[in-house]
Amino acid sequence: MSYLQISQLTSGYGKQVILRDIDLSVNKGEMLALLGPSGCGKTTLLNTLCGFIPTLSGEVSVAGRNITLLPAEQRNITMVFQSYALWPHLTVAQNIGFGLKVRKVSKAESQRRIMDLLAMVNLEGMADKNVAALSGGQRQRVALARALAIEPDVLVLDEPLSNLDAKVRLSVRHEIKTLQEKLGFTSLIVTHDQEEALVMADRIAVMNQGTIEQLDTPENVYQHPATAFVADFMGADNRLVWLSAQLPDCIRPQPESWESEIYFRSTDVAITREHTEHASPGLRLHGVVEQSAFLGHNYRHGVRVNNQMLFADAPNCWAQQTPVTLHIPAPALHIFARAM
Ligand SMILES: Nc1ncnc2c1ncn2[C@@H]1O[C@H](COP(=O)(O)OP(=O)(O)OP(=O)(O)O)[C@@H](O)[C@H]1O
Repeated sequence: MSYLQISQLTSGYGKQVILRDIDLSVNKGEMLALLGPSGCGKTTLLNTLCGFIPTLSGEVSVAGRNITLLPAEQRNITMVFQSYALWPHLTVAQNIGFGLKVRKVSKAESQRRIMDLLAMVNLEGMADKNVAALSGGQRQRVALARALAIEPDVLVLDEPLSNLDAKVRLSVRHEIKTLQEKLGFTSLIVTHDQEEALVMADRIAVMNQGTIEQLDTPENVYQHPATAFVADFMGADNRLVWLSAQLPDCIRPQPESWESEIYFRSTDVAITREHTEHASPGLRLHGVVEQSAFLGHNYRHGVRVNNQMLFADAPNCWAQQTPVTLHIPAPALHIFARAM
């Protein structure tokens, strides 16, 4: 059995059901990311896990202890919030030690833990600073140290990086991941950001409308999306709907359906001169370049194929109105039988 086990969980607000029959297991020391569009229920899942909103049905257990009906303060699950939620009138050390004081941990032990954590989150020498005088990145480090101080069974991070600017975000995300690997804490992190989830998580749960569409490693979620929704959400920015019978044998889905939805990324498309042959199996499409935009590391082209605009990246800029052949290798095609 996994360390954190969520079974058949249903929850919501009043009579409004948001999460339906969620099954999720997290191993000890694992970081699992909940990824999904706004409103899919990520925060609701964290709030249910923490005991902030009641479970309507199902079970939650940590290390074999059934915590489904326990109040928040008896669960030993701590949340790090997007907005830091620090005590503005307290110093860095007082904020980090707050939970220890509540739990009546001795002064000496508290002091030792606070000093250790300050070093771990790179805030040495800042113990006596007022948190109001800190930058956003430093405040989030204090919030992380405060959460870890009480040695929670599960650490829950709700969009911890989204208030930080792009550069600080990269360094804090790296620090959280390094700390997680070093200390081996079990955690769930909520994010909108696909790249953040891929970089930080050991596994990713992609959520859609209160359910989990796929729970898998970052590589599998990215390279082998289980559903059209996951393919689309993970950045497969081209979509075609074809009669399955028109697909080359090598990529026709099994069992065969009447129509197929085909997803692929613009970064996986090769643009070549018109009617170029390609040895590798895949999909070959003929079209005309209509747009191009410089992205910095390459150019993104809009290519009209049978009245549909597809996107294709290339290191060089193809002139508008150039007839081209697009080749998408078979492994880059994500093909799903289309529901009728
Ligand atoms: N306190 C509440 N009372 C009633 N409904 C709520 C409440 N909080 C959230 N909801 C609804 O629950 C659904 C899921 O919201 P939730 O905040 O869990 O989504 P999310 O995936 O975390 O979204 P975001 O990424 O925007 O934070 C939404 O339809 C939302 O309107």
